[in-house]
Amino acid sequence: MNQSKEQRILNFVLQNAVRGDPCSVLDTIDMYCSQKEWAMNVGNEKGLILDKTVEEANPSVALELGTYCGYSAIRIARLLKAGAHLLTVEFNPEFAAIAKQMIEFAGVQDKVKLLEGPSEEIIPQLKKKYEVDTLDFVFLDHWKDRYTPDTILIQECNLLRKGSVLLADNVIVPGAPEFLNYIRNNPHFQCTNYPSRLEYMKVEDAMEKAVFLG
Ligand SMILES: CCc1ncnc2c1ncn2[C@@H]1O[C@H](/C=C/CNC(=O)c2cc(-c3ccc(F)cc3)cc(O)c2O)[C@@H](O)[C@H]1O
Ligand SMILES: [Mg+2]
Repeated sequence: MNQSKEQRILNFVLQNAVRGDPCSVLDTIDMYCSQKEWAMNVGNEKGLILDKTVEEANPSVALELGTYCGYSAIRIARLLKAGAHLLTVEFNPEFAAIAKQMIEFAGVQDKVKLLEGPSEEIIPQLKKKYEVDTLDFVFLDHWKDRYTPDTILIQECNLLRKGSVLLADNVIVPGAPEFLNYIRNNPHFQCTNYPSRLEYMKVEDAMEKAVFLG
C-alpha cells in the first residue's frame, strides 16, 4: 500500500533530522515541504509569530487544536518553561500516530500530551479528566469552521482566565471569516492581526491573536 504524504514527511525527518533536536526537526520538515511536497504545517514565517506569542504568554498550560504531523506542537513545546505542558488534540488516528513519532523524535514528548479525538469531545474533559484549571494559551489550527464553536465551548467550560491568549492560524487562507467576525466583535477579547504568508508559498495569510479580558 503506497505511503501517505504525512508518512513520507515523517520518514524524511527520521532519516535527515537530529534526534532530540526540535529545531532540526522543524527545519527538516520545512525543507521537505518547501522543496518536495507542500503540507499544512504553520511553517517558519508564521512560526516566528507563533514563537513570539508563546514567549510573551509564557504559558504553564497550552492547548493546540489540530496536531496534524506535530510541527506546531514541537514548535510550541520547545519554548515551554520547566513544568509547563502542551495538550494537543487530533482526531485522525493516522495523523496522531505520525505526530506522536515526530514529537518523540524531537525529544519534547515530556512536555506534550497528544489527546486523540474530536475537539468538541475533548474540550469538556479538560478540567476533570486532564486536570486543567485554566488555559494560558490556545493555538487554533484545525478545521476553520470549528474555530468559533470551539472558542465558545472553551468559554462555556470556564477554561479561560483574564489574560489567556488565543492565536488562530489561517484567518486569510483558507480563511476563518465567521471566527474573525465573532472574536473581533466580542467585548471580552482584545484582538490583534498579524499579516504573514501562507506556509511555503508567496501567498498572503495572517494570524489573529485574541486576549481574553475576563
Ligand atoms: C472536529 C474538530 C477536530 N478535532 C480534532 N482534530 C481536528 C478537528 N478538525 C480537524 N482536525 C485535525 O486538524 C488538522 C486539520 C487542519 C485544518 N487545516 C487546514 O485546513 C489548513 C489548510 C491550509 C491550506 C490548504 C490549501 C490551500 F490551497 C491553502 C491553505 C493551510 C493551513 O495552514 C491549514 O491549517 C488535521 O490533522 C485534522 O485531522
Ligand atoms: Mg494552519
